[in-house]
Amino acid sequence: MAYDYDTIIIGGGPGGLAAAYALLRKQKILVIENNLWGGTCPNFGCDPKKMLYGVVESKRQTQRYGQSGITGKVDIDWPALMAFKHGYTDKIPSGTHDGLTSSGIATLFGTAKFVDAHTLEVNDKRVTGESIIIATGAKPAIPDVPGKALFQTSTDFLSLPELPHEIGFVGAGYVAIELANIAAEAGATVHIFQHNDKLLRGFPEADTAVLRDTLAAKGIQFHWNTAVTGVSESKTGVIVHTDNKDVALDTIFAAAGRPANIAGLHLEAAGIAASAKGIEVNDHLQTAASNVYAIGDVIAKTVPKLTPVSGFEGHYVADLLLGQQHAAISYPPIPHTVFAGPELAQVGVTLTMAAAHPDAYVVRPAEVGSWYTYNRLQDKTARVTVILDKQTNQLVGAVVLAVNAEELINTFSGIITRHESAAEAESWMPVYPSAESDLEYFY
Ligand SMILES: Cc1cc2nc3c(=O)[nH]c(=O)nc-3n(C[C@H](O)[C@H](O)[C@H](O)COP(=O)(O)OP(=O)(O)OC[C@H]3O[C@@H](n4cnc5c(N)ncnc54)[C@H](O)[C@@H]3O)c2cc1C
Ligand SMILES: NC(=O)c1ccc[n+]([C@@H]2O[C@H](COP(=O)([O-])OP(=O)(O)OC[C@H]3O[C@@H](n4cnc5c(N)ncnc54)[C@H](O)[C@@H]3O)[C@@H](O)[C@H]2O)c1
Repeated sequence: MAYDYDTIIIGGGPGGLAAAYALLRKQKILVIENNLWGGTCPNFGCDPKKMLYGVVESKRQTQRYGQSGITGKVDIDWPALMAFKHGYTDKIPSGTHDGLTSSGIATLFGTAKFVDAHTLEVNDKRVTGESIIIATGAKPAIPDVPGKALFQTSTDFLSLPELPHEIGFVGAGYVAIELANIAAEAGATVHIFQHNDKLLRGFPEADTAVLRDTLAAKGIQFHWNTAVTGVSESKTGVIVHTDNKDVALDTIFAAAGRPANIAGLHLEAAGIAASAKGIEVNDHLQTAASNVYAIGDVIAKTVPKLTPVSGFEGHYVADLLLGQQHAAISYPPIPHTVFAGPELAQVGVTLTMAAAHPDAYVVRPAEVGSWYTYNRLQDKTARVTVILDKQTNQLVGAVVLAVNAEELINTFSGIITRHESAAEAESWMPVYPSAESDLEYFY
């Protein structure tokens, strides 16, 4: 049977676009998007977040240099900060769309839903594809409590025209911590409501404890072991009701996770299985319908849901469809960083894994605030922990809590990915002074 397209991709975010461009030269492709071309990361995720973060971190750095040559007070002008952000984000959807069409990739704006495993309906029109890739991402979870319509989300935060005086976040994960830090540095009073006492689950407690103190010193008020039971309107904003108190705020943001974006896809029409965690796929990212694949934040997976992971999966499925790949997906070590002021980054074997296998790993924590690299930045709480293979002395994992941690974790990630011995890892000449020029001291 002849199909309209070789491959149809649902979702024009980092995952879908990586697959589309990788398939482009050999296939007839259609990408369907129902919101902003480019998806979450460049429109209301990583990129705008890091633009705001860069500016507030510059303010923070001037404070670190308060006794070291900088005088005067630096303030954040929120509307100007937003204008800076819009200068980047406003061009993303049209630029992304132009890139697709000028490359010869067909596009359709609308919500796709399955009619069968080869047929989608978009705007009452049917299109068919030999293969279909679902790359519809995730969306913020809204706690199911009375008044839930009053919750705003990270998307709203990243476009706030004015910064409210007093705000709250439900959750203490990536989104809550990153946005709370930006808001606090920009002058808001910030509350975090967390149903247990875990800050950034999955990161080592030795580091999150330091971060907790740093964020509290910025004025962030943590309400631990506090479940939000409802939200109601007040004259000036909202009242957040919890199981132990009521707190009056200007506004409250839901940052309690990002479930897969599958509502409305009519997956059942194609026999595709999904759970609350996302679309179920096998080790070739193939769904229960053999011609339909799923990639990125929409799939149920244990690896982190991050932009580079979505892109990696997009390339992998494209290679499968082009017959250039047959093996099960195998991920390289995945570094991840919370831009929390300072950054907390991690890659490879975790401290939990190392603690469970003391025969296999050596853990070397270092308080590096007094080292030249961090002393120069007055980053007094900087910490670097490396995990080495006991037999080979190879680096297998690392945790960095420091200004610019994302750069050092990238270097560690490269060493781990290339399975470099200590000698190989030190066999190049980094710029001095730089964070990489400390490498030899971590072995
Ligand atoms: C505030 C925030 C900060 C983040 N910061 C980082 C970071 O610093 N680093 C990092 O690596 N990751 C970060 N992430 C995560 C990152 O944004 C995602 O992992 C990444 O965007 C996932 O890519 P994706 O292509 O799988 O999905 P998305 O980028 O979500 O793209 C999916 C697209 O599908 C579209 N779509 C959905 N349903 C349909 C449908 N039925 N029909 C048509 N189109 C549909 C959506 O509109 C969307 O454009 C952040 C996320 C948030 C929210
Ligand atoms: N820097 C980055 O790489 C970055 C930044 C932002 C987001 N992300 C991605 O987006 C994902 C989602 O981020 P997130 O912060 O929304 O999720 P998360 O899973 O990191 O954190 C969710 C938080 O909400 C809490 N929570 C869960 N259910 C709750 C409930 N019913 N009521 C109250 N609290 C509840 C959890 O305990 C946790 O603290 C991340 O896991 C990550 O993959 C990455």
